[in-house]
Amino acid sequence: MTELLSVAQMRAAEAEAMRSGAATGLQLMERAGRGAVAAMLEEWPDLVAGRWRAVVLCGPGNNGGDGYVVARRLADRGWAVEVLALGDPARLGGDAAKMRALWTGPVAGLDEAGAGPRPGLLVDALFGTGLTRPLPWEAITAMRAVRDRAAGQPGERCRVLAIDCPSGLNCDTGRVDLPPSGDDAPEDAEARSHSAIGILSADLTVTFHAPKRGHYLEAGPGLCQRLRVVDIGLEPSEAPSPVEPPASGRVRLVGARSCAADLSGDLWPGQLLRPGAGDHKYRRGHVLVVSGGVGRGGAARLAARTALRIGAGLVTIGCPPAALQENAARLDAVMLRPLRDAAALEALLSDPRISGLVLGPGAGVGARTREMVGVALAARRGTVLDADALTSFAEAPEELFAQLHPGCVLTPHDGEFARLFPDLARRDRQTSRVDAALAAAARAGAVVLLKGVDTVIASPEGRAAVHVAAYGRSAPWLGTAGAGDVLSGMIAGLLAPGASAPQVAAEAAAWLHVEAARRFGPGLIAEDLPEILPAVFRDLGL
Ligand SMILES: NC(=O)C1=CN([C@@H]2O[C@H](COP(=O)(O)OP(=O)(O)OC[C@H]3O[C@@H](n4cnc5c(N)ncnc54)[C@H](O)[C@@H]3O)[C@@H](O)[C@H]2O)[C@@H](O)CC1
Ligand SMILES: Nc1ncnc2c1ncn2[C@@H]1O[C@H](COP(=O)(O)OP(=O)(O)O)[C@@H](O)[C@H]1O
Ligand SMILES: [K+]
Repeated sequence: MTELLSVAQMRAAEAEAMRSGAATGLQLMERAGRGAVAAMLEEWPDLVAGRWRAVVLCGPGNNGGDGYVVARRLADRGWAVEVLALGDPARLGGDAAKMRALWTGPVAGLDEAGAGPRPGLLVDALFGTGLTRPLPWEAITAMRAVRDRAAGQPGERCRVLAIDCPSGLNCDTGRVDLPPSGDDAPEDAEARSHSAIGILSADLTVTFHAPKRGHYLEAGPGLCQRLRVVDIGLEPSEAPSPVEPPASGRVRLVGARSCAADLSGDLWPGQLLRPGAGDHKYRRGHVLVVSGGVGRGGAARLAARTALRIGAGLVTIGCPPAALQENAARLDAVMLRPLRDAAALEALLSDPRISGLVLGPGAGVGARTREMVGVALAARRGTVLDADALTSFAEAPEELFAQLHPGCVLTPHDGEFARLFPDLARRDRQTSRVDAALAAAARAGAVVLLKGVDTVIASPEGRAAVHVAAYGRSAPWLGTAGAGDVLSGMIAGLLAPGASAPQVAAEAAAWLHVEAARRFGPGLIAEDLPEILPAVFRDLGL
């Protein structure tokens, strides 16, 4: 699978290539600019023939250096190229200065961005991975001025190519750090952010060597729109194996696109799903889902049915005696046991064959759930804690952390995360969702799956993975009641046979969850997710 690099890791890869003599900085910059042009023409073949007009906005660092290479290469193809620089190009240093010197055309200031005919292409080479301060308003104003050249004119709008990243995107966090104000900035902060993000969005982003974390987190996918990675001849890092937890300090991208040809029934995630030829139901694990009371059992039933569909050999729902009748009317293959209180759960867990537990969906917030969680954790089975099992500890999260063990997976959404880890939810400028989930996992002593379009899975040992429902894997239909309950059933069903590390089970579940939603498509409700899993498995060749 693909690795998502931090900015520091990318810099280290570049420095290593230069140190070992594999390439000079100037060679890397030339390959970056050349690769960006080639990728852009592959993406938009209608631009291959003809002499188009491009506006290239060049910044004060190496991203600007890449921009001068792009400008030269486009001019060599016969394009009309306008170069506009932020700051004084005479103050460029190092390789960027050398690339500036190789550009023989004129260089104007950003204040001229609004003048001139409509370009077919706007190249954003203002800032890349080196931006550590808020983006200057003059960058936003210039981007808007070039886009506005097309306003009211017939023909296609101007396409935007971002070099390495749309300027302003923090490549570690995926957030955009906007300046507090500007002469022509809207007064209201939210309107300012909304309008700036619209102006900064690219149609195509070309990055180098490997994708960065910010391309996949938070605002990243929306800003980049389409992402292409160009090889610039740096040493590839060894691809992390999807069936082993990733190494500490490395972040892998979970998903079909990232493991392309490997994605088959024989490999990931097939190995986690295919029963052995001689397996009987007890070898495939027994999941117990602890349900809420009368009229509150739907969430547990969704989790239970999903655990069965994903491959657990047996699944039981334990519910308060008063809810037995209602559950019995709704269940067939899923078994049912009365569960009056924590003592009853303890008795049920004396059966060592119960190997996976789900607590939280529809459980109710309060002392009863806290006691149940305590008993469940003492039994040290593969355990998924979701929803009310998390919220029940909002007043005293340390009480929960003290009881957790390495076989647990917590599946908070952002709201639940903030209840358990309020300090980590208030992230500073440089702290990403990955950093926050890693810190949470370390504090909790359990795997934390932080849900969202960009789902982060982090382990206490410092291992992290990201699954993103974007870039051709979007699944907006998953924003539906009960989708989270289904995810907890998926994880428990994968954990129950005891063969997968919690981190690996959680990653595979995150992928299958989105895959199922995409396979079903519009109109999806949570009940559809377990029912479409067999089709997903057939597609995998299982
Ligand atoms: N790291 C690598 O391996 C490679 C990097 N390359 C390019 O180099 C880029 C990184 O270059 P840099 O580290 O020079 O950084 P950038 O060019 O992204 O931007 C940093 C520059 O902007 C200035 N700056 C930062 N915030 C500012 C603000 N608010 N207002 C005005 N100026 C500000 C900094 O002083 C610095 O000069 C990458 O994004 C990529 O485009 C490529 O040439 C290929 C190889
Ligand atoms: N727009 C979206 N794209 C992809 N996944 C989404 C989207 N909206 C929600 N999800 C996923 O759906 C699930 C919702 O879980 P949760 O918020 O716990 O809902 P519920 O409590 O109703 O089950 C999470 O796994 C989340 O990642
Ligand atoms: K850029």
